[in-house]
Amino acid sequence: MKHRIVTAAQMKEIERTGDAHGLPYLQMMENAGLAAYAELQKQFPHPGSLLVVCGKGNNGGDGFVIARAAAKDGWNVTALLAEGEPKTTDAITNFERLHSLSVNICADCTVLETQHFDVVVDALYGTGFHGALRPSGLAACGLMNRLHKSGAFVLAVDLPSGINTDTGEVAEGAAHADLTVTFDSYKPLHVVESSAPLCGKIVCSDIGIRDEWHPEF
Ligand SMILES: NC(=O)C1=CN([C@@H]2O[C@H](COP(=O)(O)OP(=O)(O)OC[C@H]3O[C@@H](n4cnc5c(N)ncnc54)[C@H](OP(=O)(O)O)[C@@H]3O)[C@@H](O)[C@H]2O)[C@@H](O)CC1
Ligand SMILES: [K+]
Repeated sequence: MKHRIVTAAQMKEIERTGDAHGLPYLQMMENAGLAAYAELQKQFPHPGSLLVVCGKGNNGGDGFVIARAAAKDGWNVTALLAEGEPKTTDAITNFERLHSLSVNICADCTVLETQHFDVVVDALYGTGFHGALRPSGLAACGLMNRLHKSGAFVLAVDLPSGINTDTGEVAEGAAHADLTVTFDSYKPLHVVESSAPLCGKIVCSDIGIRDEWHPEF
């Protein structure tokens, strides 16, 4: 896998090319979630308590994949629907795949404030984030940052929530991570001075899109 830095729009184009070569979007989401979970397992080889904070887009979909993989491995998993139920097709599919598993689904941040989690997965917003955090996003990022301060390890899916992918502009109240697992290519926010420190360690994982499929930009 080559070292590349691409914008959010270029990443969408890369994913479109992957799909056109027979790698469905749903499979890319599966690969992304499992790649992030594999990095989590490197830090935590034994199951513990896990909070997965999910948004309603595909970043949240990656979070549902992680929740499923962790629950199957014996983690005590809570999935927070921070923005309500998922809205994209692939995220809905992965949310539905949780139903047969023992995952605590929660829609209210406030009840989680006093609970202990070894690990928090930030799957609230990824490359689709723009602008400022709205109240529900602020509340969810606030919860993650408080859990982080009280000792939880925070893994950000693709990028910490509340950062503009292309400019690295950090919204007031954005999430802070210990580890960020991005997919296929780095994005500008991972290297820009304003946002890179919020990412912690950054790992770029392969999600199955071959180098030769990548368009020239
Ligand atoms: N495509 C693929 O194949 C793959 C994609 N992958 C994953 O998908 C991610 C991109 O997914 P995405 O494009 O669905 O956007 P995402 O980051 O979930 O955010 C959109 C949501 O955020 C919301 N929102 C935005 N700004 C907001 C604000 N200020 N305040 C509040 N809400 C705000 C926006 O809401 P809206 O503005 O529409 O109301 C919408 O609901 C990418 O980072 C990677 O993790 C991987 O699975 C690999 C395969
Ligand atoms: K995220």
